[in-house]
Amino acid sequence: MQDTTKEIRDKVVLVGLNSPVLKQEENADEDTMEELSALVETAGGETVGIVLQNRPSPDPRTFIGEGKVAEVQLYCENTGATMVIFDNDLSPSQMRVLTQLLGVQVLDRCGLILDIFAQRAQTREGRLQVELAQYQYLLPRLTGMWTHLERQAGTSGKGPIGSKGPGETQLETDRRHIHRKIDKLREDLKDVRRVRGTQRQQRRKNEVPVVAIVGYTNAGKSTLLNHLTGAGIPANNRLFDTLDTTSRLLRVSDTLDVVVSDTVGFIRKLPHQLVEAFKATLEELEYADLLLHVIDVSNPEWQLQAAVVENLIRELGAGELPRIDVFNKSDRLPVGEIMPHGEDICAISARTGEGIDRLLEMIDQRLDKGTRRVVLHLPYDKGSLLDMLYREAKVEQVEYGETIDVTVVCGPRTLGQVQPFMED
Ligand SMILES: Nc1nc2c(ncn2[C@@H]2O[C@H](COP(=O)(O)OP(=O)(O)OP(=O)(O)O)[C@@H](O)[C@H]2O)c(=O)[nH]1
Ligand SMILES: [Mg+2]
Repeated sequence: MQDTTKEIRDKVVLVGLNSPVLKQEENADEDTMEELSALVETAGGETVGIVLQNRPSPDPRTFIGEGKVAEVQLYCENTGATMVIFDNDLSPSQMRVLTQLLGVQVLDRCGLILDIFAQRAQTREGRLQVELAQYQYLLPRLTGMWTHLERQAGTSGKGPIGSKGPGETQLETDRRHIHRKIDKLREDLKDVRRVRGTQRQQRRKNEVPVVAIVGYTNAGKSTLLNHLTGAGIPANNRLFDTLDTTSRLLRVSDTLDVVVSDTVGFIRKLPHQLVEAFKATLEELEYADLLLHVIDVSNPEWQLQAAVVENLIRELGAGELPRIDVFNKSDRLPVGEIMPHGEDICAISARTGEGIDRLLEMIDQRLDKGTRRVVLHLPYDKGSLLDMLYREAKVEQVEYGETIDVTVVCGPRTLGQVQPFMED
């Protein structure tokens, strides 16, 4: 959709608000501002200043209060900044007011992340997903984003946003247009996904277990996949380097081959439109037999980052899956530092390869434990489970007697669903 790449190369002033009435995850602090600055860099911009404000409560109209707005405006003039990005979420009306008062483009973290995704999406599905998220984000902000629409229509209306608002009728037309666009995008996405669903079913039939690598952005997911499989995926020191899921076959041991998938990284305050839009890509998670949660243990914020990932995993319906916590970048820890340890924890360095052998052993154990040949006695009213087994596992024999007796080879996830009908 809109290409805001040009704008984000600008000099940027970052603004964050800390207030006791905001929830912890909505507040800004030095760490979140640093992360925001890294996001600006990923987007190709340059941070020229950071303003962190403490306030008892956000101002409903200007968020940071008129006095602070004047200060930020002066800051922009002095530094030549052409864009101000807020770490906190702004309401559509706050964004409009601030754009007017500051006289430069105003974005919030969500908007910035959406822009980055728009720049970096490669596959057709990725692009469709980002476009869908952008339109959903755009809808309530329509007046403020007017120039984008104009540009998109090819009339190249440049100039400060909000300086020339469209008439109400024009707005209505735009809204209808966007609703139609959203419907169309959903349809297109459905088509793309149908193909992937078929591929996945094929994999299920062959009983190749799926291992999904998840984790905070920049934790080292792609580096790990590269190390494991020689996948050769770009792995750069910037946020959201990977947007598309890449899968590779990995020989874990003589008897076990798995498919390993790299996935898009998570971040705090991930725009919910993006979570929605990317749910399908992240479907890989739901269908995985094992998750590798990669944690950058050299980051002082790793605990908070891990919690963000945990929450998103749950939100995506993958909270119950078997999981190994992979503590990565152990080479960066000071000698003598104690690593977290436990049964489902593995410390590695994806860069030096340290600990990878043990990780492979753990993967082997976890998956091997799961894949078994079992005999089930399904009551006739549970006949639908048989369909599921045909879809997701390898059915070897079916006999119809008092119950439906099925001999089947299946992985841990499938096994969980048919456990009550298993023969001892
Ligand atoms: N020192 C050290 N650096 C690492 C290690 N693993 C990854 N890195 C570096 O960390 C940066 C990010 O690695 P990626 O593999 O791109 O991280 P990612 O999780 O795929 O990141 P996104 O795709 O952006 O979400 C790169 O500069 C890697 O070289 C490690 O074990 N040790
Ligand atoms: Mg990556």
